Amino acid sequence: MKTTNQASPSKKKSTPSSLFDSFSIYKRTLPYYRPFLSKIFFCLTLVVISVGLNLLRPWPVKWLIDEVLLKASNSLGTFPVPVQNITVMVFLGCFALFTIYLVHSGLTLIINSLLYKIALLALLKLRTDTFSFLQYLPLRFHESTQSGDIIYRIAYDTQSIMTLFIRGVSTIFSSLLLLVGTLVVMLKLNFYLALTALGIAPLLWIVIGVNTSKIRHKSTQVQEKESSLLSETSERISAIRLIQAYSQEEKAIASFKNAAWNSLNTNYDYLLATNRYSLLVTLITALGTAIILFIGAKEVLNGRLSIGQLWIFLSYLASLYQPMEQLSYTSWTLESAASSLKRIFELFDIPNELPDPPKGIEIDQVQGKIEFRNVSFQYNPGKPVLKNLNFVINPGEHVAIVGPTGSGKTTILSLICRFYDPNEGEIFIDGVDIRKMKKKSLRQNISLVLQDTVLFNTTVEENIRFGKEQATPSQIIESARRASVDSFISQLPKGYKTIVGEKGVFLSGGQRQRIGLARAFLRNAPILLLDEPTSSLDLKTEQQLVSSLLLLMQNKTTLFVTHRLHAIHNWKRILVVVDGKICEEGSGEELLRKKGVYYKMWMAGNFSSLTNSGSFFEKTVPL
Ligand SMILES: Nc1ncnc2c1ncn2[C@@H]1O[C@H](COP(=O)(O)OP(=O)(O)OP(=O)(O)O)[C@@H](O)[C@H]1O
Repeated sequence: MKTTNQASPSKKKSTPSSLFDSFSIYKRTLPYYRPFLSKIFFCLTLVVISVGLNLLRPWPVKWLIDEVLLKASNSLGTFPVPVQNITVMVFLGCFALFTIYLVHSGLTLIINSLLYKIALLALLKLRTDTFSFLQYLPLRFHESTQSGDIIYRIAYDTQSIMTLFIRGVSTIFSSLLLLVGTLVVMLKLNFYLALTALGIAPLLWIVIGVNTSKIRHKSTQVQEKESSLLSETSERISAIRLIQAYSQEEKAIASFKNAAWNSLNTNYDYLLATNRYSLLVTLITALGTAIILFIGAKEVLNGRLSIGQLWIFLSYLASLYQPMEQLSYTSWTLESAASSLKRIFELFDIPNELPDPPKGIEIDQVQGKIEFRNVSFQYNPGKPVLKNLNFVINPGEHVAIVGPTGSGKTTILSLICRFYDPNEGEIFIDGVDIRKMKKKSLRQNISLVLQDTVLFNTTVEENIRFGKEQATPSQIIESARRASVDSFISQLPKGYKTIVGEKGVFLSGGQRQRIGLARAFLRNAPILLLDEPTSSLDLKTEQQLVSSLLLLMQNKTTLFVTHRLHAIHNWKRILVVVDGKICEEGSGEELLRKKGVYYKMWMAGNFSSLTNSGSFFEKTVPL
């Protein structure tokens, strides 16, 4: 069977290329808001009431000016109401104004808290979906994507789903409603003035049209630079030990500064562009206001308009221009949100090159027979790593894989775990092609112990439990005991509840490996894959670890990849892999007699002196 390697994830820029593109992104956010439809409609009803109150705001002042103040000042003494009643009328006007503001503010508070809660819940779901999706993406994706970029997408890009909702739904709806309401009232108040006020609209739309795509592009650049800065930071901080050991602090700082400067320049560029844009919008609306003031003042002087009417008109003018401004800013805010969300949805669009078959076979516990049939594999086109591999490992058999560095040993283990699929050939476990098995079912039958055990920044107990989620505390202690790490853990300040630090920094390499073995004991899977589990340890620690390894290997099909020939020399079956092919096979002694690759490696490593003092596995395991 032939398959092709999947292309690595898209590195192309994420700017939505057209309005249609942006709309398709907006559409993809709809499912995140669908559960809240009734709440959203409730909010929008409140928005309608709030806009109505907004439109009422200028009227108490207009009434005060025209009906009370002007009349009172023009006809002192002849005003039909007594002076003390004028005070009551002034009070009533002010009270009405205050009440309108009070109810409007209260409504705004309720609307905002409801809308933000809905938006935050949508954000939570999008973040969870993104993280979950990434958990199942094949290794090939993670190997070719910077972790900083992924973190940026999950932490920051996802927030645009809130922006889209708050600005897109609430702002657009309330602004449009206010705009239309204001326009209707203004046209009724003074048709000619209202049309003049609208005269600036085309100018505003031209400015928006010209600037939106520029700002959208700059916003994407900001996201990319911020994402690189985060990647740079996370890479350098996680490599701090190496940086300090090689005295590379200055170089790391220089590299960070470079990324930070890039981010600063693009941010500054973006800020300048948005400020220029805001300035233009403000100037256009100021021009509109000045024109209306000029014409309105002349109308007042000619007696065709009262001062109160001019005042109310100017108030409405603000209510007309403010939503216009809001809408213009919203357009590029939405574009910028669309480009961030595109970076999320393009993750969802990455096809899973290693899908579970529709009716995948589930096997609770395999016997452990492994067969490679004509398996060839390459990570990158034109660079074959494994070439037509054929071998069978029987249940419970222990096989060592040795060979020069880069010959493909780890790749063999990766294929068994189905981290990748072979380009040609098939791999069978208990006679079942592993591509027909459910990946979860396959992997729960495998324990993988690596050269460096990966630990999480949590308790020892939780780190061991990683091997079997539903393990009881006593099973965890028993596994630790079998990995000979129980007494060490008991001496820790909080025993099994001790936090091990990020990547287990508070523990030694040997202690980390033992916790890794405890995990494997707990998992107790029938297939054990050991990828140089002792290579990073000194000889003494390696010797101490070996008895635990032997216990772990009992009754399990074991593949042991190692460079330490003394550790496996007495095994009955050793595969020697060179350049992606098995070139020799046999026991250590048989291979030495062949005087081939194994012999050369043996001599080069000066292992004979070690074996003479006793191979680690020699006395204990009848392999
Ligand atoms: N994720 C990857 N992407 C691309 N190439 C890879 C990847 N992993 C390994 N390779 C390449 O595949 C080849 C085989 O690598 P592999 O890790 O299987 O070798 P190995 O025999 O285990 O080496 P070592 O003994 O040094 O651990 C090497 O040339 C390596 O550069």
